[in-house]
Amino acid sequence: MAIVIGLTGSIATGKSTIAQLFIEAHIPVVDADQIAREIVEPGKKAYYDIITTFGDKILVADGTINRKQLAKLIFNNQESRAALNEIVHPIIFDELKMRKEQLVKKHHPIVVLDIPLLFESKLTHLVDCVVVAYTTPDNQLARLMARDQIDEQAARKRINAQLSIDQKKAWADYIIDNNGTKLATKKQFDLLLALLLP
Ligand SMILES: CC(C)(COP(=O)(O)OP(=O)(O)OC[C@H]1O[C@@H](n2cnc3c(N)ncnc32)[C@H](O)[C@@H]1O)[C@@H](O)C(=O)NCCC(=O)NCCS
Ligand SMILES: Nc1ncnc2c1ncn2[C@@H]1O[C@H](COP(=O)(O)OP(=O)(O)OP(=O)(O)O)[C@@H](O)[C@H]1O
Repeated sequence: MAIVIGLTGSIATGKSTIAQLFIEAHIPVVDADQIAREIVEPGKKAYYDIITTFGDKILVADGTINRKQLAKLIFNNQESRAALNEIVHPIIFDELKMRKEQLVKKHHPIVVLDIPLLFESKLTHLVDCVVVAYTTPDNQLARLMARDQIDEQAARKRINAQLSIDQKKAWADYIIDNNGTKLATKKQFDLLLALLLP
């Protein structure tokens, strides 16, 4: 029976960086952000629901959703965020469950679900244990501003749309401290894998 790991953290604390290490170790990863992108492609139900709710000003010239614009809207306004979540979350969560079940059937020893909102959306029942990608709030802020090229005020709004990283750390079964170099993170990852692999 596969061990199902929930990989989480708060925005920009290193989930994707650690997910990549699982992939390099040939462990399958189901990526909730990737599912969120697929289900809003033109023609999908959520695509039309987003246009109905936010208007066609939310599209770019080629007809796809303007993700940058939608991010600005939802991280500046709680009602907009709730409206988007109501459209996309049920579809994302069904898809996560389906992909998990498909992978578990294939007898992988470990399956990873990379879910930023694992705790906020009360999805821990989907996993056997939770790994939190941790950085201090200061590192989180600096990395988010650098990666997304946004100012401190915009970065803080994005951070405040989720539970704090310290809260998630307190609820973790395993913590990977991602404050140091990527090599330091890889060393912790290798130890964790040795512990979890049968
Ligand atoms: C707002 C959107 C269009 C911005 O797209 P963009 O390509 O710029 O960012 P990306 O999807 O890579 O998300 C980056 C990070 O933002 C955070 N985030 C995304 N959506 C949310 C949300 N609704 N609430 C809180 N944090 C969120 C997550 O930490 C995520 O890893 C996109 O994030 C989205 O569709 N969000 C709604 C779906 C969702 O909740 N995704 C999170 C996984 S369940
Ligand atoms: N150990 C590290 N040292 C330096 N930079 C890092 C380290 N780990 C991650 N980063 C950088 O920090 C940023 C955030 O990392 P990453 O994208 O993995 O976070 P995330 O949790 O997946 O973010 P999101 O919630 O937005 O999906 C990226 O630019 C990444 O390259």
